[in-house]
Amino acid sequence: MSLRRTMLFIPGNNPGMLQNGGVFGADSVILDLEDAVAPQEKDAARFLVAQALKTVDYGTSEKVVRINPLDTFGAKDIQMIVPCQPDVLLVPKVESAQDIEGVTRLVAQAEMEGQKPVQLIALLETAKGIALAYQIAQTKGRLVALALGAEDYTAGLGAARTKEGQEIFTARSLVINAAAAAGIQSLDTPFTDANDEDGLYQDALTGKELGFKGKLAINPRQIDVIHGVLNPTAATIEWAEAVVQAIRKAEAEGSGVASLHGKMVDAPIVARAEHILQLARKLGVEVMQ
Ligand SMILES: CC(=O)SCCNC(=O)CCNC(=O)[C@H](O)C(C)(C)COP(=O)(O)OP(=O)(O)OC[C@H]1O[C@@H](n2cnc3c(N)ncnc32)[C@H](O)[C@@H]1OP(=O)(O)O
Ligand SMILES: O=C([O-])CC(=O)C(=O)O
Ligand SMILES: [Mg+2]
Repeated sequence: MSLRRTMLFIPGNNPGMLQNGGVFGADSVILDLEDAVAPQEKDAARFLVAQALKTVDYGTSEKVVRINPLDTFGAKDIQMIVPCQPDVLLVPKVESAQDIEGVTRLVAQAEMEGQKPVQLIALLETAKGIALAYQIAQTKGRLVALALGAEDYTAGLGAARTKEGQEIFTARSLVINAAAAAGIQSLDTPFTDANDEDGLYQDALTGKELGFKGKLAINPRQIDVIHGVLNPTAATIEWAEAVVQAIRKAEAEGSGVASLHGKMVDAPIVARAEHILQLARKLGVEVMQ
């Protein structure tokens, strides 16, 4: 599974930001044709994003385009953008498996022969989308992740949008659970105050503790903060290695349970430790095999 700790939104009508988007070290860039772009600018933005995909070097960042929903400009977006070889399309306002299937059909028609298949991420940001999260997550084929869009979601509910986020606790958990049940990634909603670093840190930590594997971002300054939260620390890696060593020793002695400084180590603890070591390896940290 690709690492998607951070996915940086870049408004699709801003040539300067589109040009520089690759230099900030985000795991993904999301070139946005939807809500960052006013309706009268949709055509110009689509053209700019197509050009950016063809000419800008986004380095190691995965190239994602947020298209519009199919009932507005989505079909036009797919037709022009897919042949420019984005890695992923982020599909907004997804409310059913049929929404993803509809996009899948159009993407298949637009792909050129021999092109690497374009993957999809479903953005759940309506009450219905959250209610049907598991049905959506099970759409087979191109879907690699569910993301939560908390701004539209809370606006639709008529809920407040607070820094602490108690109003999105249930939605976060439903998205994480649905994605995990379907074996795909879950990605947290962006924190929209680009100047509040402490608030972002807390929000990213909450998301990580609930189980999200990555977080959307709206400003380059947010990237290091989120990576700092999601990357395993040296102490965590050390703990994970000790757990694996302890269980290997116990297994060699014919037991499935070990003790590490008095704490029980059994299968789920080992699975947690192995996830940490796997992530560390993906980040290029040398850890035990
Ligand atoms: C709810 C949703 O749908 S979220 C998704 C849609 N929203 C977006 O895409 C918004 C993207 N972000 C932005 O437009 C801006 O970061 C804002 C409006 C949030 C904040 O704007 P500002 O306060 O002006 O940004 P800031 O002062 O931090 O910008 C500093 C530099 O980073 C650049 N920058 C800011 N945001 C981005 C970005 N998302 N991508 C690339 N570059 C960016 C600016 O161009 C500026 O560059 P410069 O120094 O070369 O001039
Ligand atoms: O992509 C996102 O998560 C941001 C978004 O659209 C929303 O919160 O409504
Ligand atoms: Mg939205």
